Amino acid sequence: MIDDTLPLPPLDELRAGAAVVSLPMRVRFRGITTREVLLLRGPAGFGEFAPFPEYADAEAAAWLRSAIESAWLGPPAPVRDAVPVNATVPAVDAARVPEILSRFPGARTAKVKVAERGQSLAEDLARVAAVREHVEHVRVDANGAWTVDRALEALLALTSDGPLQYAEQPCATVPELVELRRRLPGVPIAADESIRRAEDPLRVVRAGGADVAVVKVAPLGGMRAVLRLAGELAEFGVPVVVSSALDSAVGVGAGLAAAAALPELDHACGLGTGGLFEADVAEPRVMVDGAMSASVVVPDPERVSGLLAAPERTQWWLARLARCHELLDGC
Ligand SMILES: O=C(O)CCC(=O)C1=CC=C[C@@H](O)[C@@H]1C(=O)O
Ligand SMILES: [Mg+2]
Repeated sequence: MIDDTLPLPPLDELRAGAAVVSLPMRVRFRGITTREVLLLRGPAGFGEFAPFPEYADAEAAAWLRSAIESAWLGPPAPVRDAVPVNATVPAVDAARVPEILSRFPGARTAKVKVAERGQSLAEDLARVAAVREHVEHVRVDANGAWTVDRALEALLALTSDGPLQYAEQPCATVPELVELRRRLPGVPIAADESIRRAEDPLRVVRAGGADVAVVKVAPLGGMRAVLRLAGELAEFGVPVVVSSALDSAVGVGAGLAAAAALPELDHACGLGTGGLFEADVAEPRVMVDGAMSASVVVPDPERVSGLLAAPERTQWWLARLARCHELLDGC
């Protein structure tokens, strides 16, 4: 049993509707250039099981719970049809910024990756300045790479020519986020890894380390888990931003469905990552006036067969599926 509403389907049923695809990326993001995804087919549609390869099974099991929810239960009831989406700008050279932003028509918010290994603060400043020329609201995401002192220095420099909507996971740990928030009151802090990779996703908020919560459907165990968490965060006055985990069109669909079902949605969501792929399992979603429709997406069988992963990778994913299924079975 996964929860009260969703029984755990037998492994054979999961395997019967499974396909592993390998999506080529246009730019390196999160250190990878190919994204592997196991698609599941169930009575309610499709689900996506795609924990990053380095994640251990205990963490990956939440992603399976989410995939099963999508394919066996389907989305929660929406309260809006379209979801505002931010542009996502990888750690590219500033000269490539206009080309990247052109893939997000009408986006009024952009999230810019900073603190990439091997790059300098000058490169971050140039990239953020290039983004500011085109987009009204700018956020940065350091993926926990800065110490508190380094974050202070970088964020002061990055806000010298305009405000930041927030800095996402500037430092790795909760105590560092708390200290930074105290020492730099002018820049709101968003927690990402401190929520999606934490035993207790509310800890960072209780400790006073976050103004905004980035929530991702798959790592948090599904759309309904995100809605429950958003309700708890609202009690602390902390708004959420639903973001992709570098999902295929199927996973992005689950993110959009969760965002469409949230009672309150004040911020643009990080669900425009489909444009980072050269090819996806469904026709790319169109972004109109900075928003995406939360309608259901069905993978296109021709695209899927053209993107199938190598047999040894498929075996690797099926073995991981079996191990995670066993973990959920023991819950
Ligand atoms: O939030 C966005 O704009 C897009 C999603 C995104 O940035 C991420 C997706 C998956 C893995 C991460 O490294 C990254 C993030 O840290 O938020
Ligand atoms: Mg992040």
